[in-house]
Amino acid sequence: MGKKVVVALGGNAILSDDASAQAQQEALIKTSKYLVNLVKEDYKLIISHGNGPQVGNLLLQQQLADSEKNPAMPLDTCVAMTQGSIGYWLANAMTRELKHEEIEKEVATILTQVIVDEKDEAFKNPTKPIGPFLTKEIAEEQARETGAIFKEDAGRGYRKVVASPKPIDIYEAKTINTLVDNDIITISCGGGGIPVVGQNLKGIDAVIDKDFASEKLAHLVKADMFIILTGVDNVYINYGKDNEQKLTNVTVKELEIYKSEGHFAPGSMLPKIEAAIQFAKNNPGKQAIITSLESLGKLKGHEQVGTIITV
Ligand SMILES: Nc1ncnc2c1ncn2[C@@H]1O[C@H](COP(=O)(O)OP(=O)(O)O)[C@@H](O)[C@H]1O
Ligand SMILES: NC(=O)OP(=O)(O)O
Repeated sequence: MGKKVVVALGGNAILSDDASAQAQQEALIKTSKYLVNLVKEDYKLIISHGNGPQVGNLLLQQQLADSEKNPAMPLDTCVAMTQGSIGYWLANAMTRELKHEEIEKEVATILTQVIVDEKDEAFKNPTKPIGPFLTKEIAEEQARETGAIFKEDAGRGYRKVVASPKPIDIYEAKTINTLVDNDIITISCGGGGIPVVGQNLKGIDAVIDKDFASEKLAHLVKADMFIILTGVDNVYINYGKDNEQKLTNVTVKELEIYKSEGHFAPGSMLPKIEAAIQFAKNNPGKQAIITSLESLGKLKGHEQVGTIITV
């Protein structure tokens, strides 16, 4: 049986400048072509994905349409709604691509509840960017009007930020693993999972970072590899500067030194680095890889792909 791999899809694998359903479906059709290459290499795929732009846009729509007769959905439910929409688009695209390649496999999207701690410090310090990028002026105006908090996001503009607690457990992990062990491609932990607390899995307003939720899933299903897909082929030190340097094979120890030197932007690359370090530490001898969708095509046999992190 092939290697079990968790693949965390970054926002750019789903959304371009056009936030329409059609444009996102077209982006996911392109994404699926790359993912099916992994299926051809006999990897057992467990796919997760982000939802930052999508959940923020949905929340805005809900708030604009809010009325007594048609109340806005809370954030936990908006996360569930984006799990459903993105999960449907991706499952649909994967099914079509598998059929085109005459590969007989099923794809299942699982609405996933991720257990967090309601006492997590994240609820006092919102850091997770969601929704559109705004200018500083518009962000300040919206902050005055709504009381929401906006922060600058990796040099790309200002975005609304919400609480982003760490994942403690994944309620559907056993279900996901059962499906994968029965050769079904799964899509789960969408948007980091629906944040829930306590024995009764009560929903709570937050957006969990999908890289952390994906690492937790990779650990719980005993994945052989953890791949984080994003907008760059590799992680860099001195990123964006004249002396930037591509990282290829790097140890946890080296990466922790680079992290302490501030090379990884919070809210963008930093969570990926922390999730990759966590997986490598939890799974000595196994690889975490940070790379782009386009690089995946090179993942044939033992070709070097992206930045490989090992303990
Ligand atoms: N040191 C770094 N090396 C590579 N990319 C970095 C680094 N620091 C920040 N980045 C930026 O972070 C981005 C990935 O974060 P983000 O776009 O938020 O992730 P996602 O792909 O999950 O949406 C990269 O595309 C790059 O623009
Ligand atoms: N939930 C989440 O981490 O989404 P993004 O990757 O789009 O920020």
